[in-house]
Amino acid sequence: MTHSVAIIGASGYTGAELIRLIATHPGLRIGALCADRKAGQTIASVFPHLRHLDLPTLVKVDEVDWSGIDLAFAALPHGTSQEVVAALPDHVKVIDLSAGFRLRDPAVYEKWYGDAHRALHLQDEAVYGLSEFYRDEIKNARLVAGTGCNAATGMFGMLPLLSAGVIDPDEIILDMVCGVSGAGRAAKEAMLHSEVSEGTHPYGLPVHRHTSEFDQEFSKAAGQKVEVVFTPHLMPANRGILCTGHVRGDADAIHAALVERYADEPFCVVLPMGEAPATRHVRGSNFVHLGVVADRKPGRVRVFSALDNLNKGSSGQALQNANLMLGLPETEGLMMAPMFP
Ligand SMILES: NC(=O)C1=CN([C@@H]2O[C@H](COP(=O)(O)OP(=O)(O)OC[C@H]3O[C@@H](n4cnc5c(N)ncnc54)[C@H](OP(=O)(O)O)[C@@H]3O)[C@@H](O)[C@H]2O)C=CC1
Ligand SMILES: CC(=O)N[C@@H](CCC(=O)OP(=O)(O)O)C(=O)O
Repeated sequence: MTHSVAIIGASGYTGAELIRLIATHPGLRIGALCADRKAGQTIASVFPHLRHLDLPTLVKVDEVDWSGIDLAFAALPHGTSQEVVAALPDHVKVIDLSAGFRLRDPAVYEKWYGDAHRALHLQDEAVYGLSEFYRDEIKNARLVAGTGCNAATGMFGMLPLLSAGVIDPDEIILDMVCGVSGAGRAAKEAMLHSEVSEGTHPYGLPVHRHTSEFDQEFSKAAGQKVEVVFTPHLMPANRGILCTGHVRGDADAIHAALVERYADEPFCVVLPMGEAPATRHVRGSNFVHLGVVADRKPGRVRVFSALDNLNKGSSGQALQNANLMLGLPETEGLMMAPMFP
């Protein structure tokens, strides 16, 4: 038996990645694909790399017959997503890839996103979508809120260390480099080739909105209030995020905590002590690579994590969650090796 799924926002980057992954998933079939400006177009015209697939034409959300659809991926801007998700019929399970339902406290959402929540009545039932940390809740959820891609990258490195108490929670500095596909497909001046290529720069200053996700999840893991310093930088590459976490602790204890936490996690690979990961080694995959390198200064440690923002950072994570919600094997459709070079 296969489950029918819809992708709302199928003409965007995460939508394309979902189609690519689901196309070879044995337990899922694509029942509907939705877009806004591109409604009425074929996937072949919007994404020529997917033209070999036999797929439904893009339609507006209100044109979909939801009766045969089991699960919807909402890959939309966050405010729009809240409205669209609220209008879906109750029998449809939802994985929202946006920031719309990630922050448990609507006042915190309003503070960081500058906009009132448009689906308040659904917020309480939303489960945070970092699969490795919310697996049991996700299995029983109707609405899952996918983690931000920067947030996911930092959390894979830091959450086990905060839970194990092997780092100082008051001294966490996260520096990230992020590929431009993280900004989505819609045209933006700051994302032009001439603005992004041949250099790098920090963005989201003074405080990037994913800081709110870090504060929420890090405080929960540490059992005390945690406020991180987080700076993302745009790198001239399409995919990938690398996080360098500067922490205080004992490097061997930190490495041991990561090895122990991820021993049974198929997508989380902890490199041997002293090795650092690279975005090019996880490209196109659902894997996250983690590394620990001690500094020459005693007690100063670098914790690295690398993932593909369009895969483990959004669409791969969403598919992993869909597998959990539909009672399918968690790794189904996700075990392909990264693309290299
Ligand atoms: N890119 C990334 O790495 C990550 C993205 N996310 C989040 O996932 C979501 C999708 O991101 P991404 O794919 O990059 O975004 P894109 O900008 O590439 O795509 C957005 C999609 O939303 C559709 N859309 C926009 N407005 C409306 C509307 N009013 N009604 C219906 N559909 C609409 C667009 O349709 P059309 O093309 O027809 O206008 C398009 O299909 C965002 O919330 C993003 O923040 C989360 C983690 C990582
Ligand atoms: C390069 C770039 O602009 N990246 C995006 C991250 C994309 C993401 O995770 O966005 P949401 O939280 O909106 O889902 C950013 O930093 O805002």
